[in-house]
Amino acid sequence: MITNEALQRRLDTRTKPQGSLGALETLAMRIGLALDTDTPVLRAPQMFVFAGDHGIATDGVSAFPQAVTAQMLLNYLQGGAAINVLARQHGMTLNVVDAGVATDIGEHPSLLARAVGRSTRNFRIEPAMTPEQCARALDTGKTLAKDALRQGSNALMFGEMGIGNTASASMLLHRRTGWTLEECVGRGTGLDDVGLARKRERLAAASARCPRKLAPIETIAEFGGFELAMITGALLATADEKCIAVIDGFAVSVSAMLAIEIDPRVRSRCIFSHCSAEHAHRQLLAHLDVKPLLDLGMRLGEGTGAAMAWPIIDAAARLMTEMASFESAGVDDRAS
Ligand SMILES: Cc1cc2ncn([C@H]3O[C@H](COP(=O)(O)O)[C@@H](O)[C@H]3O)c2cc1C
Ligand SMILES: O=C(O)c1cccnc1
Repeated sequence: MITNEALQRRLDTRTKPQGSLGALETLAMRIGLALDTDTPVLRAPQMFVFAGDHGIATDGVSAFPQAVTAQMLLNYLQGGAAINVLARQHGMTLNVVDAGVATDIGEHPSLLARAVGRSTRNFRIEPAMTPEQCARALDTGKTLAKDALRQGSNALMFGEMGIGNTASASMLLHRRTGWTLEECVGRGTGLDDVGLARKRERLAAASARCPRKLAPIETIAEFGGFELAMITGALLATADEKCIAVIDGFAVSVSAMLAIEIDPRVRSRCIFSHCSAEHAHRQLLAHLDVKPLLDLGMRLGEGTGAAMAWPIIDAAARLMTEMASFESAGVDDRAS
């Protein structure tokens, strides 16, 4: 097992003043620990975008209608969404997963059709999913991650698409942390003040429907989404593997929080790419005690923040692995 000391030694013997690569050094150490080597090489980055619909979307908790989820799924398959642009730019494979979109969009050669249901149910009225659906979603995520790793990748990246999923993520956050709905709920796709008040009120009603204390997986079944559950499952699969998992924005961070709660070993695999503009994201990142790499005011999702952080992550690994040492390059390592 590689140690922090060994990684620090490797960095400190490269041809640079100690610590001069700043946060890239901390990042390189984290990658080295996750890959269990002081010469990490990140291979075949895989971006997974999980798409699912939410029954709660019919309650007016998003600025957009539910139909947009399926429309965006088609957009991903046609290559026109923001994440397509960034995946192309950064040479990563884009895996588009139907985790449970409301309408069946039919067969497509590059669609991973893994729907657990056709939208979750409205969790203000009844549980979002059955325990069986929740277990299946977690398992499907695990299998997809394991398959990608078996095929040679060691860098998984996670994004989501699902109208209403910031409402679901906010509920999960509220119920796992005990923070107030004022703290947990934000504007998502761009709700105005009236919409934001409605979203909070609907979520308060949902929480009151099921006041008993829930275990993490029960919370996912009660208030979660198929795409969010699959991300949690995929992250759980990384705990035993030598790989990194790049976390996107608010909803993916909530899925990561749940995965870490279920299996704390997941934490060492996660790299938090950015702080989104969604209201609760900064507080959540602080709660997880992580410093995101980027803070660009993005609030799109789809894995776009993770994709933007990728060149920085890859750079950190390459610097650690490919830089010469003072000794091999014949550079004097003493400061005068
Ligand atoms: C055109 C469009 C593209 C998107 N891509 C990601 N999201 C983002 O917005 C949704 C979450 O916000 P809310 O909870 O307010 O619905 C998710 O689908 C998320 O990925 C999008 C939203 C829209 C409208
Ligand atoms: O933080 C995110 O990823 C986010 C925020 C708002 C809407 N969709 C995604």
